[in-house]
Amino acid sequence: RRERDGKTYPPGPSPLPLLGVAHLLDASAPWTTFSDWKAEYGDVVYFRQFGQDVLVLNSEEAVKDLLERRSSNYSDRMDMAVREPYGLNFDTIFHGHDETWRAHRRIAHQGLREHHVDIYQPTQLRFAEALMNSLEESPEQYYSYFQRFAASVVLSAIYDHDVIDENDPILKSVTETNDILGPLQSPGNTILFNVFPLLKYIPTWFPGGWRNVTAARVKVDRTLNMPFEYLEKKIASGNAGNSIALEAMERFRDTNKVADFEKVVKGACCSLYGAASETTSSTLMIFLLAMVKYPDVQKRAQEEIDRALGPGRLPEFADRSSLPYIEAVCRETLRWHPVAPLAVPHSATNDDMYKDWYIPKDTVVIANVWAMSQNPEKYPSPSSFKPERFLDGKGGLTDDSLTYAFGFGRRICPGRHFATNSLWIAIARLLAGFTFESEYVRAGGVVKWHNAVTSMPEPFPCLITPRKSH
Ligand code: HEM
Repeated sequence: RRERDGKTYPPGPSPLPLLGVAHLLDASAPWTTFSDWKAEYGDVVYFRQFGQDVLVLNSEEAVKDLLERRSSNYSDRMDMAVREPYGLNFDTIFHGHDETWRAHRRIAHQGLREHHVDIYQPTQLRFAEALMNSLEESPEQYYSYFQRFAASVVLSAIYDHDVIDENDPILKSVTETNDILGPLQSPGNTILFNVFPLLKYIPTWFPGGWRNVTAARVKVDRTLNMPFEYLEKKIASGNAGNSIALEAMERFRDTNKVADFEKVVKGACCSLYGAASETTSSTLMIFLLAMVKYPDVQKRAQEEIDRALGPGRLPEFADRSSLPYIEAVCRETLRWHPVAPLAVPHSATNDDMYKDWYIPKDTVVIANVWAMSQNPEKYPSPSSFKPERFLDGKGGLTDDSLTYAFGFGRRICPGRHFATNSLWIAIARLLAGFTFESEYVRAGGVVKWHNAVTSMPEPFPCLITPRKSH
């Protein structure tokens, strides 16, 4: 418990005068530090540095209480220092809880709501087939194929853009932009940038200084505009198929309700793309690592497919309900190592009281998804990959569908239904078509973790062999 100005704040570590709590944080994986603090301080941890209040929520219960039941107060975002210089003001994910953000959410919801996303299944299947073909030709390039799969499915849904190969200009533009922005959005940096106001001026001394900022801005602008230029050409030639962008443009033009609607639609679509591609490809990397580390799980999953589908037939969406173990593998992949272990921090709009504690306006609220996913009471031996924890006694699925991996309250990921479909078809097809082995990992070789926009293993030596029966 902390007393200040006659108010009681939640417990937490004591800051040092200049460093705050930075010396205590593992900057590359702060979720592990926050999880350790759970044992020391509990589910709700508070600290303050240079005037910024920060709250870490270490349990599903605390997150539900604040980010869900009181979502009208906890759906804002903090003022991200990198937003303005890097030209990221358009992005849904950084936007405050305002009218533009609401318009973005309407666009996302319209195109990505539950069941509606089934219209994208034929495209997701087509790109899963392309993924298998590419892997068969040059399996060592698996990571770039995962990236291409993730990008292709979403570019098709948003802009009706078909990615043919790795030279696709939109794909290249986005990959380059992500490469620049990735380090800026790493969990450690995100927290530091916002918790240390002095670092607001970071772009001037960040490696590369202003040169990097200017180059990044050009790339961000190009990523924002290029897909629309393609779409406009298609519309002009009468070749534009259905897409989230086209549908939103037409709806906003007709209703005339949203000012500057073209800018809003462009921003919303580019944000969807930015949030979709790396999260999906990183999850596939985590799946791959799990498969090479847990060959028994891989074998059991393949046996389920062979048994349910018969020899030689590959999974389709219609097979999903007859493959519960595959579904459990997908869920365990999201739990074992969530790609967004701290989700995206929310921010408090007004002062609030929670239990006996005071939570000031503008407090940055970090939901520690990592602590939830590694909770040993809910998930015994949490560091082991065990899909069967999602199966009930009769072999059916439990009702734990891992929604916390996709964030909370009004800010919950609008792409989650689309994402789980993409992951399911890719994972089911990969398991049906290939065997994954890694002598390197088996012999204890170090797998490095890349913690930027998402957290994922860096590519590691892996043998990917087509299965004979497929
Ligand atoms: C495995 C895949 C994915 C994971 C794990 C994931 C996770 C998340 C998380 C944790 C958030 C932050 C939620 C919060 O603030 O509480 C988020 C936000 C968001 N996601 Fe996803 N996501 C995935 C895929 C996608 C896809 C495929 C799309 C779009 C097609 C998408 C679009 C968005 C957008 C636009 C936001 C910002 C929402 C806002 O700030 O209001 N995501 N996602």
